[in-house]
Amino acid sequence: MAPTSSVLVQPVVSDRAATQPPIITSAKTLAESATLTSLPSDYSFTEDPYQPADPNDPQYTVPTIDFSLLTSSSPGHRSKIIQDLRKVCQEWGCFTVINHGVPESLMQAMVDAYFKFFNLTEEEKSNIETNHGADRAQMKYGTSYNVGSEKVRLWRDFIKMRVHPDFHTLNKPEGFSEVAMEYSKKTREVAAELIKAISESLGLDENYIHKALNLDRGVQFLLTNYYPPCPQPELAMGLSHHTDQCLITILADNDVSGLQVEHNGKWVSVTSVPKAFFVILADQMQILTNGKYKSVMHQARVNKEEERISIASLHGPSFDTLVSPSPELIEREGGAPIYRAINYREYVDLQQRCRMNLKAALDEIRI
Ligand SMILES: O=C(O)CCC(=O)C(=O)O
Ligand SMILES: [Fe+2]
Repeated sequence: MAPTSSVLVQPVVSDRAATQPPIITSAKTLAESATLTSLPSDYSFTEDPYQPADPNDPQYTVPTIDFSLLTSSSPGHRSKIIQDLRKVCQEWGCFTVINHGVPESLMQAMVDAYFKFFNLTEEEKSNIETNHGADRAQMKYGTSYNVGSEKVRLWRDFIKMRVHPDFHTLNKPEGFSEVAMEYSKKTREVAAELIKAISESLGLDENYIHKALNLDRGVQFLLTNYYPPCPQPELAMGLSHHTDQCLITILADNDVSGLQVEHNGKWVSVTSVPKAFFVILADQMQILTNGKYKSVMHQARVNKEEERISIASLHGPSFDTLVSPSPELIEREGGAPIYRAINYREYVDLQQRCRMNLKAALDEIRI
């Protein structure tokens, strides 16, 4: 039976002016409420498509890519790592990246800045001012996807902002913008290098994906999730199962684990590796490669003791790019396109509609 709660969840404060954004009941506020002893019933999650993998079974060991070998001056190193990348992208669609060159101090400063943001009052967070005024389309603070329409809530709060090609940022907390700008730039560089290697691993020119998807004007978001400690983590969900809509996601966290990825029909729990990034291939990669490389299904679980922050740097094509399975790849590998071409902006809208119903947007464009 679903647990009951002594906390009344009020999603919206109704006496605010219509022009003001509503103040949400964040997962953080709920978690900090003195009367909370069990999970409120509307956070109790039953929708989980896979069973956990056996952590001692070697087939479920998450792969690692040593980034420094990609930029190594030895051609032997590079071709070996590109072969590994090909296998990992086909079989897993995700991997840990070590030795990526982004300073640990910058990663820590970004995590700290986001903690400061989530520690602002609910009123301050709901009234976030950006460097572009109240342009809320580029910036969103929230909790579940859509509190009004969802049957079950997620045990997380989030802040999402677009940082490329135009840079949107928060005016609070102090110093946030400088760190976010540098962090966005550095993760973009890591993504660009990985995308080159991925192009090569497909037997294409190293600039193929960059050009085909107009990555000079590519859309990058920073989506940061805050998962408070949860009284009954086994019943709750931090972020329900999904694939990412973009091309590639570079994920960092505060060294607290919580991510699970699907592999061979089981959930594999990813152990957070200090200083490393975790890379997730996303839907545009699966479309472009005609299903050869995998947009991996993943979700985030929560725990009882520790708060967790994950920072997802989402790298996608420019909004006006028409993405389709690569004709060059299909010519080489044979077969027919399995996805119809779709404009990236249209895909983002489609994915948002599908996500509310826990459906996969990729299935909607399958021929
Ligand atoms: O919290 C995590 O580890 C995963 C975050 C995620 O999947 C996302 O923000 O899309
Ligand atoms: Fe994700």
